[in-house]
Formats: sequence, structure tokens, C-alpha cells
Amino acid sequence: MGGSVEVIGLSKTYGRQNIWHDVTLTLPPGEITAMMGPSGTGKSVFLKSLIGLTKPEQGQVFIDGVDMVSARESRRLELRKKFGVLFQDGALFGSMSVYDNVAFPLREHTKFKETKVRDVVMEKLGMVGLVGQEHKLPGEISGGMKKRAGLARSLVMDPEIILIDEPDSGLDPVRTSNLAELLIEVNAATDATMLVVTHNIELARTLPDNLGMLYRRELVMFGPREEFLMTDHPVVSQFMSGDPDGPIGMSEEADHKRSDPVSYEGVGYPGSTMVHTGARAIEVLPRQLAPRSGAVRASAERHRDRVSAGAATLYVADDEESDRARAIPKPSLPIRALDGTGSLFALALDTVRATFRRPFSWTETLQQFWFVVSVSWVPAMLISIPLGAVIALQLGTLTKQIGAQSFTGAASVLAVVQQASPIVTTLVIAGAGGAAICAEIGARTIRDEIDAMRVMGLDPVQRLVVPRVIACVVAAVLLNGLVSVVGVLGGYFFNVVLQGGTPGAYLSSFTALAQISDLWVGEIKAVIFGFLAGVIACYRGLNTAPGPKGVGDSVNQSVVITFLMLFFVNFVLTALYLTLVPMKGA
Ligand SMILES: Nc1ncnc2c1ncn2[C@@H]1O[C@H](COP(=O)(O)OP(=O)(O)OP(=O)(O)O)[C@@H](O)[C@H]1O
Repeated sequence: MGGSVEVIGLSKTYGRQNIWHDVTLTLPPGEITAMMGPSGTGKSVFLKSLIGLTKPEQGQVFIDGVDMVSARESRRLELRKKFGVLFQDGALFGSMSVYDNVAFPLREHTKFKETKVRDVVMEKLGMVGLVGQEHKLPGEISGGMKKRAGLARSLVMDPEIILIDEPDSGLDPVRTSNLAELLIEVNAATDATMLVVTHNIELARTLPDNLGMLYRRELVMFGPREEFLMTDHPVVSQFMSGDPDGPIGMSEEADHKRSDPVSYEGVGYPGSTMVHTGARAIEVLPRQLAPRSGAVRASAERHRDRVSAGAATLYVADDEESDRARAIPKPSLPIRALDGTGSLFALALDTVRATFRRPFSWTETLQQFWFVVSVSWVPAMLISIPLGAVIALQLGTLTKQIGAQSFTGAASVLAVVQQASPIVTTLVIAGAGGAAICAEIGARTIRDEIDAMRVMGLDPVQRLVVPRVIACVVAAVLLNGLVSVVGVLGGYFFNVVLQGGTPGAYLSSFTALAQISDLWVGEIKAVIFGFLAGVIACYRGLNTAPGPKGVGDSVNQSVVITFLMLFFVNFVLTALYLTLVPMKGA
């Protein structure tokens, strides 16, 4: 029998927005449950909360007795192996073919030979009608095909619990019916516990054993379909009939703001086989889909037994309760800022720990390193020449004024190597490489790819963050060396050629005043700054808000935060260095 999912008193907010509160329900093991609700009522957020991808503020989600909400991330990664999840847009990995996407969990979590992997992948692709499309990239197939490929991937490990977010979105009516039949067949074959989030009334009325509905920030009704579909609850009846007249309006926000209780007066039509709401009429209790193959659904039989024994009862929210404002207090600005800083720090620590965990993604690291260097080295070079020149010119003029022209070389080399070079290098890495890293991870976040990785029991910190942070660090160290050399040469050129300094004085003052630790401090700064640029870019990318605007905001914040951090950390490091390391000749 499928895994058990028990939700107790779950509440979730995003900023000032209370998504839903105090949701309590149990998904009967092995049965199919549909969760409905108008757009924006938090169905997808609910689904993600079940699997620990979204952290609710209150409540528990017990998966086979273990609380997903309070469990450690390593435990959650283990528990997620019980799940197969189909996200709204399929959440396929954009750089992999359909075949590789479906094969991915098998290659990660089994020791199957490639021939066995091929058999399983082709069987699942056959189930969803995608044989012949396996070589295509996700960008080359339609939305409906992505969805079907995502379903094939979610089934490939024979999960005990299957969560499906809007199976019909992007599918035509015929394929939606095919998909519903496929889900019934999968349920009959695997006895997996299934939760289907949907707006599709036909699907909701014919597929599940149980139904629930979210509306106005709460679970208004939950229970067996036999009772749920017979109800005269105004919200449920209006939703099931698609009637424009009733408590559900055009905007979820406007519905939330209304404080009038939902009225139960004058809406009595239970007991009939047809419901009439306004201009529409629907059959109340249509026949439930059954496997065409003739397979027997053990869960349907268990469900019937539960209902006839009175063990499955309908939960209906108290209409008074539904209108009570139960906003979870929003933390104050300083607390939220501390929270953000804490999460960034936690990601930095996690990154260090995950660096030593196996397997290490060498290929990804090399690709990222090459990418960061390729977008950063030209701007870094172009900035370093005028920067070295400006420093040399400024210091040359200053030292001339105070009669210490022979120290121009030492002063400008130290300024370039210790200060300018690591800062310039990292500003360029953050502005070019870091921005691109943040945009790429942000786009993957909003396409649910990161969540899909987590669902497959993979740690995005280990797979994505570590390679990118190492790439930024190594690129910063190498580019810092290069920028230092170019900057010093630029300084030499401008001081000696344009300001009439002598080559001997430039070089000898440098050897007289500079020491090897000055060179090291530049490289150590490059390591720290490169690490900061990489971690901040990944952190913002992983915490991107939905939509293209979310990605744009994240990139902007990632660059600004990195710049601010760089100058602050540079000040601290320089102060420390000057305090701890005695100056040569002092
Ligand atoms: N990561 C996030 N950050 C901030 N707000 C979010 C986030 N994810 C979801 N929301 C908000 O939570 C609310 C519920 O979103 P959700 O996608 O769960 O709705 P839904 O019921 O699945 O809607 P639909 O049926 O249209 O997909 C929306 O207002 C959405 O803007």
C-alpha cells in the first residue's frame, strides 16, 4: 500500500500574504485525492509543503510517521525518495534530452546498467505517448509534451506517494482523459497514494476517491467523493458547476478581503442526481473512472469499505471560523534582515560542507570555471590597465609633491596588488559571472527545476552551488594574478614613460618596501571575495520570487549585495592585515 500523509494544523504565509491556515487532513494510503480551489488559493504551495519544498510557519506533515517540517534536510532528502512529483510545467532539466530527464533518477539512485535504464525509460515514455520524442530537448517540445515527460520521470522510480500539480494544464481534452486513465492504471498497478491538484471539474468528479477544496485561506471541505459531490456547500457547488454567480468572485484577493460569512441559506439541492446552480446543471455523482485494462484497484475497494463503515467522513469548515482574521504576525524588518543574513550564512556553511561530500561534480565545476573566466577576463583586463595607470599617475603626482618620487613604484604596486586588483577582479566576476549564475539558478528556481532536484533526493547545494562557488574562487585567484600583473605594468608604463620616473627607482622601491605577504594578501582576498560573489549569486538565485521580474530582482540584488559586502570585508581584512603584519622598513 502507498505511503501515508498526515497533515496537522498547517499554516503558510509569504510576507504579508496569508496563503492558508490550520489545514488538517489525511491522504488515505493508496487512494487518489484531488485538491481543488480557485486560482491563487495556494494549491501548489500546499503540494510543495507536503514534500518539504516550502516551509510552513506552523503545523506538521507526517510522511510515514516522520514530520517533514521539522526533519533535517538530509532526512528530508531521504524521505523524498518515496515521492514522485509532477510539477505544473513538468520541471524538466533544460539542458538534458527527454530521455536523459526520465533516466536521471535511475542513474542517480540505482545501479542499473544502461540497457536496463533504457528498458525502464522507454516503458514509461511509452505509457505517456512520447516514444520517438526522446532525443528532443525540453525547449523543442510542446507544453503538453513537457508535462507528459515530467509524468514519466515522476513514475520512473515507482514512488509510494505521487503528487501531481494540474495534470491537465497544456493538454487538450482528449489527452486529459487519456492522462486521467493513465493515473487510474498507475494507481491500480502500484497502489501509490496520489494527490492531484486541479481546476478541471471533470477530472475532479471522475478521477479521485476523495476531494478537498481550498478557499479564502482555508480548507473548506475534505472527504470522500461520494459525500463531497453531494454537498450543498455554496462554494463547492459553485466551483463544481463553474457558475459565475456565487461566493467565488473573479479575484482571489477580493474574496479574501470580504468579511461577510459564506451564506448557506436557500441553496438546498442535495439528494437529487442533478445540481442546478444559476443557469447551469450538472450530474452530481458521475461514475468514477476504472482501469480500462480490467485491473482491480485495491484502494477503491478499501475506500468503499471505509465509506460504508462510516470511517470516511466529510469535514466541512465552520463558516464562522472561515471569516475570522487569523493573520500570522509578520516579523519586524530587523528580524527579517537577520533571517536573510542567517540564511546566507547557512548557505555559505552548507557550501563548505558539501564541497567535501561525494560525488563531486567535476564536469560541472570545469564548465562553470570556463564560463566565469570567459565572461570576466576581457572586462577585467580592460579595467586593470586604466586603473593601474590612474593609481600610478595619482601616486606619482603625490610623491613628487612631498619629494618622495622614488617610492612611486612601491606605493602603486602595493595599491594595485593588495587593494585594486582583488576588488576589481571580484567586481567583474560578480557583475559578469555572478549575475549570469544568479539568473541561471533563478530561472531554474521559477521553472521548479531546483525543487525537482530536491524531490529526486539530490542536494542543489552539492550539485549546483559548490561547482559555481569553486569556479568563482578559482577564477578570482587566477584573474587576480593576471590583473595584478597588467595593473603593475600599466603603472610602470605611465610612471616611467609619462611622468619621467626611472625604471630603476620604480623597481627598487618596490623590492625595498614590498614583501611576499603583500602578494599573498591579494590572493587571500581574491579567494574570500570570489567565495562571497559565488555564494551570494547562488543564494539570490535559489531564493528568486516567481516570474521573470523575480529573476531580474534577484540578479540586481545579488550584484548590489556582493558589491557592498566586498567593500566592507575588504576594509576589515585590510585593517586586520595592517594590525597583524608589521610593515617592511617600518
Ligand atoms: N515563492 C513564493 N513567494 C511569494 N509568494 C508566492 C510564492 N509561491 C506562491 N506564492 C503566492 O502564493 C499564492 C498561491 O499560489 P499557488 O501557486 O499555490 O496558487 P494555486 O492555487 O496553485 O493557483 P493556480 O491554480 O493559479 O496555479 C499566490 O498568490 C502566489 O503569488
